[in-house]
Amino acid sequence: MRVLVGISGGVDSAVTTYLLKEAGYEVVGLYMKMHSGVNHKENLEKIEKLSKLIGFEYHVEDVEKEFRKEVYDYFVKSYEEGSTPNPCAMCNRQIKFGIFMNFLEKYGCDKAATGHYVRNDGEFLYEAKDKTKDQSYFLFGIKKEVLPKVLFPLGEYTKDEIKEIAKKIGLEEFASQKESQDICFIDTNYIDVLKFHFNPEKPGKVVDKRGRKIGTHRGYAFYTIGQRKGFRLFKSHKPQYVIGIDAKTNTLIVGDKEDLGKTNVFLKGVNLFIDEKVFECEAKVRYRAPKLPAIVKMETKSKAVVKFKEPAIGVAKGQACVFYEGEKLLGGGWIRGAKR
Ligand SMILES: Nc1ncnc2c1ncn2[C@@H]1O[C@H](COP(=O)(O)OP(=O)(O)OP(=O)(O)O)[C@@H](O)[C@H]1O
Repeated sequence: MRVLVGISGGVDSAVTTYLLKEAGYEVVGLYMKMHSGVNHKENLEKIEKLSKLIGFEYHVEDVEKEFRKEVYDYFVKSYEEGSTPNPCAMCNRQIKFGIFMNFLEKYGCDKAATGHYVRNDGEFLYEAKDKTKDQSYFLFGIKKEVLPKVLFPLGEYTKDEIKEIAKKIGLEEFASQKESQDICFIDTNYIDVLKFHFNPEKPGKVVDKRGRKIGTHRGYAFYTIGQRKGFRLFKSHKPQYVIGIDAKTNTLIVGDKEDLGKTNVFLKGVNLFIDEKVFECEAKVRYRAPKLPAIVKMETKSKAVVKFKEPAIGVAKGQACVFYEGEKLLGGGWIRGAKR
């Protein structure tokens, strides 16, 4: 069986090609040029060596236009609107398991594979064995139809095991490289990216829940919900947290820790791997947030309300709220609002 493996020049996709080859698949590599924030020449030199060592053909596809529209522009627009985007989740839906799937036919492949840390039984995704590397949260939005066609060989390994394998098979260069960054198109920090599009350094006012001006900030795009630092208060207060961002008036709303807790979270763009319209689950509102018991009610085909049994902290517009049943991923959606 021919499998199209997304290769990046990193250790995870390199070992993915090896594991699939060992398992008897005919491997075809595909490197997508997504943006100019990485050194394509360097990556392709590594992929060339890898392909010789493992023994597979590979291809290169330019998807810059699509990546710019679906991921990069979305990222900038989200900050402009005062929300906190999740470009990796968007990229997985639109690019890595969106456009990528169109290339299966072009290269005569039956399956796709990537080096994501997640498990897949063809019907559902499950958290990876290595909980510190698990990427299921970022995959909530991929279409249910693609699951039977996708392989994630790394889901059953820890990152350390993958590095060991890389060393053992002569991929030391891959095993020892530094971990890739959180957001692949950001070299320094996201503010530098935003500066190409608007001026994020626009001081504004910090107000309390009642709208009283109690301090100043550097520009709303520097902040996310739950943030405690980086703004100035006129008087000393008990710790104050960002509880709201108003992009239109360039205002930060701050409050006490208790004000951060939300029991009703409103979602759009909901993607489900199950058919139920109302269901119990555990949901998390950020990648590193705890999973909390909740009831999800679908309101329309793509909108839902999530009712948490205890308040969820750090609910930010633009982030993903992702549903689980144990290790099983049930789906998720984009946060569009929340209330206590
Ligand atoms: N430019 C690309 N072209 C094709 N597939 C890619 C590309 N970048 C990433 N992928 C695929 O998506 C997977 C997850 O990417 P991510 O950036 O989250 O992971 P990573 O842990 O840095 O992986 P790697 O070590 O392979 O770079 C990669 O393992 C690879 O299979």
